Amino acid sequence: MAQYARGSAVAVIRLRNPPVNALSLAVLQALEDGLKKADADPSVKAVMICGENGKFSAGADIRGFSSPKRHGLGLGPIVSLIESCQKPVVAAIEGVALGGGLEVALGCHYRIAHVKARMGLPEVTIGLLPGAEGTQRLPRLIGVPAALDMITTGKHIPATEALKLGLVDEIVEENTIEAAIRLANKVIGQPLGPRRLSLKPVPKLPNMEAFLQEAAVKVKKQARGCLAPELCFQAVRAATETPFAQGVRRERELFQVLLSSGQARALQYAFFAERAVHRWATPTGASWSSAAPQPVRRAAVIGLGTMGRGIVTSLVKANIPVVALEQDLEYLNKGRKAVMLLLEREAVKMEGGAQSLDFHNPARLQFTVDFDLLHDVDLVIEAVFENMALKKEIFHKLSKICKPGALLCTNTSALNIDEIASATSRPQQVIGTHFFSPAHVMRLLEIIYGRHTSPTAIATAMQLAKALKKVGVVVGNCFGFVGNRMMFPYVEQAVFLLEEGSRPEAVDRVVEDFGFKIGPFRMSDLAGLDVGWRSRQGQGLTGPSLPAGTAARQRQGQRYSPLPDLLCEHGRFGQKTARGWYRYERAGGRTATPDPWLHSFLAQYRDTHGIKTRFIDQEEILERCLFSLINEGFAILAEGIASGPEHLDVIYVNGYGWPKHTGGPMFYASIVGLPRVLAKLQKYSEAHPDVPRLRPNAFLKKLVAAGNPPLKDWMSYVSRQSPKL
Ligand SMILES: CCCCCCCCCCCCC/C=C/C(=O)SCCNC(=O)CCNC(=O)[C@H](O)C(C)(C)COP(=O)(O)OP(=O)(O)OC[C@H]1O[C@@H](n2cnc3c(N)ncnc32)[C@H](O)[C@@H]1OP(=O)(O)O
Repeated sequence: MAQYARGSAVAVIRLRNPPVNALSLAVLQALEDGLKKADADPSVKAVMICGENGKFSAGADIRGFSSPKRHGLGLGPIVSLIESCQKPVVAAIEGVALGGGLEVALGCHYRIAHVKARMGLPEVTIGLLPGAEGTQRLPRLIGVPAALDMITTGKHIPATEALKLGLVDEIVEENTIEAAIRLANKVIGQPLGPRRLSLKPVPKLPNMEAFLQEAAVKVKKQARGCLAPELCFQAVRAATETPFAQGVRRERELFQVLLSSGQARALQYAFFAERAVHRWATPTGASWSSAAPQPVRRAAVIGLGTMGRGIVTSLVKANIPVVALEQDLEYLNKGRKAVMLLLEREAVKMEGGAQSLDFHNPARLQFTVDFDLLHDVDLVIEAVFENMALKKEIFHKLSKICKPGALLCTNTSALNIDEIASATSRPQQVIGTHFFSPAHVMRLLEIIYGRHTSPTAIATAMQLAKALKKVGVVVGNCFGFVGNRMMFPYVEQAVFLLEEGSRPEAVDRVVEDFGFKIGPFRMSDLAGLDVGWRSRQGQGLTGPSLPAGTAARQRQGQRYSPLPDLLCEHGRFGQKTARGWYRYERAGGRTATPDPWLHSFLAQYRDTHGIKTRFIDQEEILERCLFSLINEGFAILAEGIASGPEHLDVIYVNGYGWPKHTGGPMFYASIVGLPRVLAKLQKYSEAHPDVPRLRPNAFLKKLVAAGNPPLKDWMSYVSRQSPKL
């Protein structure tokens, strides 16, 4: 709701809908009533709009967009009503003014913000556009380039930047409400025409058309198939070409297109999924509601390779003092140099620069080769390479050196947490924290609990994720956990498709057209083919330990492709060797070019193994790659490794470049329809009976038999007697 109060000459309308004062129909109604009351009351000379509990408003109630009870676009006319008010209206912005919240403020004649407030039009991130006339008012206020940037990216900007852009008239460090009332009193009687944004022209640019054309190309490129940024752009373009009222009509048309699009539904699902995974639970009954985190005042990172460097950077950025440890001085110095470089780059991006990060201060960041310095840290993150024996040796040491309550985390992408914990005398404090590369950039943190991991340890790791501004997802312990386990069948299918007749660039193109940031082969070249090769050697799938006489394309009665191993045997490790599934301009180069050598190598390979090359269409490429991944997702849910499909989706969107506008693999499956996913898997499985990962999972079959229930009900069909944990 919105509360109306009148003190002296200024009426106060307070938006009230905890926790973020989202604009529900009730809030809008009360806002409209308040405005009309203030307008009609001759003793009221000005109006001030603010939000309850130090937050202006986070915008329209996102849950309302999918509500069947929603009636039309309620907000635009109310913003107009504010603007046309005959008495000055001042917005007092505290906390956040986002989306519809900022549009309300744009309707006001004056805006005053607290120095710590943040503003933005993030509708694009939930598949929409600022549909309450924001695409028409903002360019008039701050100019087209800045408005376009805010509207097409959805970024939140701090009050200081808002002041520079002219988005707010004033910022204050003290009481914003009092300052706004003072301002309201001061401007009583002043002409309002110049303050009405709808009456202002859009500021001209000398090269508007060229600017817009260039911006259109950039927006399209960044959108990667997502509709909202492009339609946001079109709405802003309308502001530059047509009068206000016509622009508003165009904005409404475009808003309706987006509102009824599947992408908006998917992105709004993704928004709530990200919040749902905060409320973690394990099959043993531990959960976020009963477990309290331990404070992390000081942390240590072991290993300063690619992952360790990123993790140290993340911790320093989160203001957590770090001890960074390497095995010897040579590695330490190399690691220190790399970390300092990363931190310097990060500092440039931050407002306070290097000073705000304070990483030259040894009390905040210390480099050492001395394990004993770890005796008083609250948390250790081991980030050495994936070798069980080495990890166990380190954890054994940690268990002896670290103080009793310290949390012992392992950054592993696949290894068994219980086995690592078995090397310690405190398995309840051992937990997996799987960071994604580059660790200071990627938002995902997969948090893996073992058989003995305590609820406190899970809560502490989740708290750490939050401090690092990452999204933590709690999952159970199995080979590859959730993310990589679902990735195995996807990559496997991609390679099988090459064996059967496709090419890396064809597979990548299909997957990238779907919206992935990078296809499986470009990804493999980027990560390095040798990583998987070492792992397969360790598993005895290839290399000297492979028993003589093993069929080239079979392992344990199942289909196996030796193609990636053969590439490694030719020294083709990907970008680092300038050759992999593609060729590159130089070692470390990033421009992938299709490689004729590889094409003839594939042809020769097929000849050698008697494989008849066939044309594989885009549909088959996409379905085999994605549906096999989704199939594994159902196995994970059935085994209780993750507590809901939202967890899998958040992992894939934030860690694996799955296009957010499709919601994530499980949401996508729900939209495609489980019966269709099942039928396709059945078809491909019959064609490839030696590929177990194409065999439809029993849980998927069960859901289809149960009538394809909505995603939110899936977990009620999991049989509780069979969790692995
Ligand atoms: C029947 C109802 C109909 C209603 C519709 C009528 C109005 C129609 C108007 C037409 C619209 C015109 C165009 C306008 C569109 C919009 O405004 S779209 C919304 C744009 N705003 C956003 O995208 C902001 C989203 N929120 C955030 O970014 C963050 O939540 C935050 C505000 C920055 C706070 O972050 P943090 O402190 O980290 O807390 P969170 O955990 O994220 O959030 C706390 C809880 O609040 C819930 N929540 C947040 N924002 C909204 C929202 N806009 N609507 C509904 N709920 C919201 C969030 O889900 C959390 O709750 P739980 O999920 O229960 O934990």
